[in-house]
Amino acid sequence: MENRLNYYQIPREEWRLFYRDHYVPLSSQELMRIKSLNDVISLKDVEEIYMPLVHLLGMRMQSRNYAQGKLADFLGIKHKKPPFIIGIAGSVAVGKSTVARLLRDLLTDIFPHNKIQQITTDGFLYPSDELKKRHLMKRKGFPESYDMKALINFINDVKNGLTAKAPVYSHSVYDRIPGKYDVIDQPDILILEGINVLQLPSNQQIYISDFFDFSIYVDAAEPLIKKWYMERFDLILDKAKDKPEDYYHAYAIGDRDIAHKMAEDLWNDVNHKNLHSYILPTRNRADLILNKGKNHLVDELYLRKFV
Ligand SMILES: Nc1ncnc2c1ncn2[C@@H]1O[C@H](COP(=O)(O)OP(=O)(O)OP(=O)(O)O)[C@@H](O)[C@H]1O
Ligand SMILES: CC(C)(CO)[C@@H](O)C(=O)NCCC(=O)O
Repeated sequence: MENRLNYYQIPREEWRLFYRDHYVPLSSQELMRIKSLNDVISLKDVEEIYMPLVHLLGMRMQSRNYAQGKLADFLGIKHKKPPFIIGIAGSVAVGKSTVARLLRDLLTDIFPHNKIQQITTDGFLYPSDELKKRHLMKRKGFPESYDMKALINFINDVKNGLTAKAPVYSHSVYDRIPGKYDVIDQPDILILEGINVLQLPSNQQIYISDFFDFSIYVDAAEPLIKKWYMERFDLILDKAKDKPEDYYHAYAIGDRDIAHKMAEDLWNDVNHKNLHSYILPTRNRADLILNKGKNHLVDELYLRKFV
């Protein structure tokens, strides 16, 4: 373990040994069940990376609840347990939603009495009509393309125990789905994933991360992220082939080289710029940086020294 300013740098070989005594390794039956829930993540990473992470999260939940109880005692009020909110940031296509879904499933498995919900901030992008009006289609994902006021109101409501609705975005529609919402109703744990979760909104004086109890930045070298973006693009095209209503249908049935060129341009002109100008600068705000290498395997982790 290397001691860097503000972070411990921990190679996977060391991380996988943490809390070894505190949990029983997963049985092959449990591993198969997790595999069926999440068919992309390597089971080796589940055991060696994500299980120790879940146990770290469990510890952090305990200490947060203890501190919250002490505050209630000080104020002489009833103990309340606000949702424990986990934020997951990182580039477009780095694998945030995949990590978020896996954590949701593992946490549900380990804390079966807790209600655990997970959403992405993609739904808080302005709808395409509004983005077009504001000339922001080429800046989709940039800070000004999100309705940050709505996102902050949403997270405020969740933290204060109110029922909150999050609009839903679809990659294949390439837009918000009108009238469709995820309802977040007093969860014990909320996992909020998105490229912007560690950013300071331009016209608001409050960080979304002020509401977080733990934050994770999923990181990788850009050539790898671009490769994953292109691979996901091919998956989206394959699914769009038989769906004329899909945004990508015309690309899916047309010349793949033209489609690939379009995706490559989108990466270079939009997502690459967004990564360097607005996403990477938030990395050092995370409690944990997960660094992925080839095949999405986590090779090292950076854990913030101070809680
Ligand atoms: N651990 C993993 N193992 C294998 N494949 C993965 C893993 N994580 C992500 N992928 C694949 O990489 C691609 C991008 O992942 P994902 O959609 O989760 O990214 P994202 O960061 O949520 O993207 P966006 O911000 O654009 O929604 C997907 O095709 C996904 O299946
Ligand atoms: C929806 C976002 C912003 C984030 O997930 C991203 O997937 C996106 O659509 N970026 C814009 C450029 C592109 O189409 O890749």
